[in-house]
Amino acid sequence: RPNGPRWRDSDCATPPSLPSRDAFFNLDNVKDMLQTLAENRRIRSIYEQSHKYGWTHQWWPFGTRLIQTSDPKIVLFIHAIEPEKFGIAPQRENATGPLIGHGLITSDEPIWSFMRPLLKPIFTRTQISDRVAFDIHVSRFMDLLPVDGSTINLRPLLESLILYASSEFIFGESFDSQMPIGERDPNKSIDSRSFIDAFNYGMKEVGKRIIFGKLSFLIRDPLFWSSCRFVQDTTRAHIERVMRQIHTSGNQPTDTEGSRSKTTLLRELLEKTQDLDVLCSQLLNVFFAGRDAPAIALTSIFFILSRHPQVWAQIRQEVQGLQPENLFFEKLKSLRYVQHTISEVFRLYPPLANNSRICLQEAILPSGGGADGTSPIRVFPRDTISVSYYTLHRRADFFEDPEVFRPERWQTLRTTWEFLPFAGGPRHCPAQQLALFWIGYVVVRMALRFRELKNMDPVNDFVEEVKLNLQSRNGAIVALIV
Ligand code: HEM
Repeated sequence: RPNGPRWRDSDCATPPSLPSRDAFFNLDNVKDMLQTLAENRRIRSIYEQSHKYGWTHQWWPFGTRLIQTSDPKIVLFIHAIEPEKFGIAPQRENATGPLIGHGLITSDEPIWSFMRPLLKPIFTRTQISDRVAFDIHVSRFMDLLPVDGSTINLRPLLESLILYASSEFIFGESFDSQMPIGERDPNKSIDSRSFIDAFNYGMKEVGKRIIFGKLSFLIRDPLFWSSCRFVQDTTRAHIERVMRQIHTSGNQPTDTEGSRSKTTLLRELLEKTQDLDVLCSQLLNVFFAGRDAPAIALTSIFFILSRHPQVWAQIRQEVQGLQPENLFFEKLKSLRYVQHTISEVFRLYPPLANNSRICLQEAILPSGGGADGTSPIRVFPRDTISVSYYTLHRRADFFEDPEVFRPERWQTLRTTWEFLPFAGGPRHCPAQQLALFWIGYVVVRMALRFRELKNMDPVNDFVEEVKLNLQSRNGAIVALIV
């Protein structure tokens, strides 16, 4: 872990503040924030404010300090130099805990240190990936695509694809409830439609609770609590059923297709712990983190590629002659133009566009203070440090012509803390390689099949939609030409 410099008190300065007519609660700025959210330009407005008031600036929503930054020195500091002083629990544990329990996504020490080592090695093994399991879902997805050149929005199909693949990997059962009745597995223990409805409802309410913070006890919503209970009870019942299965089958994996044994998070975790609470929270935390972002990234990729036919043509040239059965992790990694294209979309549209940490112990951020933004800043418990990866990825001092989509820039570009779609430091995304495998696989399968990917969306610009992630509000409306 890199060491930070030692600062004296007299070196510190405060960052520029957003102007406000309400010195204590900044209610005018809170109103602006809600308005930009409603108008689908919240992420862009942070970018604009950062250009106007500084890469690091502060404001006081409801009287609590929020430091907004896109300074890589600060990002490095809170993610990797003194990460133990900057947590997530105060913001997420109460809001998210009822739905998914306490785990990686909701908690800090000691829960995080206990949970992370259980999980990370599973993702490392899985990244060499279960190509066959994923290919079943991708093939079904491809079968649903029209080949007569008619218009289709890829977003809902990509969401289903990733939902099925991630649920299968996490729970050992795919939530393919939209499959024709005859094709469904009657032995499944999860009623996936009801589970997803309850989970989606819970997630929507979690967003509200994060915004309300300590005041969320004011939200009276019995449906939230019954949805959380349903999600928890269903997950527990499923884990118990798999435990019984393993017990009766003498520890032999039973989730096999033919002779192939599937890697699933639940079965891997069961080799490490039998604690029902821990297992339930782990599964739900990972599901919460993983079931949306790859579909959002894929939608942005096809959104952009349908507007850049020359890039699509070059991808097709690179993948020419490849067979799906040879698309293993290493093969995908070796496709340089495909990888550069994916990086370029992640640069412009990182699914996690904004990420925050709450200061847990007094600390000194290495820069961002004073009018020129170079002095250190003293921060105190309860201050929020909010990082805009979106703005950071579009800084002209790090990326030439930052607003331009140009995969070729990655031929020579080397980045460290200026490019962080999967965050950095000990809490970086443990599933990064798995997600990149899924994304690369879908892009290559599509490029092998479709000669043209035409934009059919009358709105040419990317319209942002922010729930927990940044996504294309209009999805990716295209026509596919074989
Ligand atoms: C394009 C896809 C993805 C992107 C861009 C992404 C991005 C991220 C980012 C930025 C973080 C750090 C969050 C923070 O600092 O608070 C994170 C954490 C995490 N991600 Fe991902 N992720 C993706 C896919 C996935 C998938 C598919 C899974 C699981 C199947 C997953 C599981 C997790 C978990 C468990 C964490 C919490 C790690 C911790 O706090 O120790 N992610 N992800």
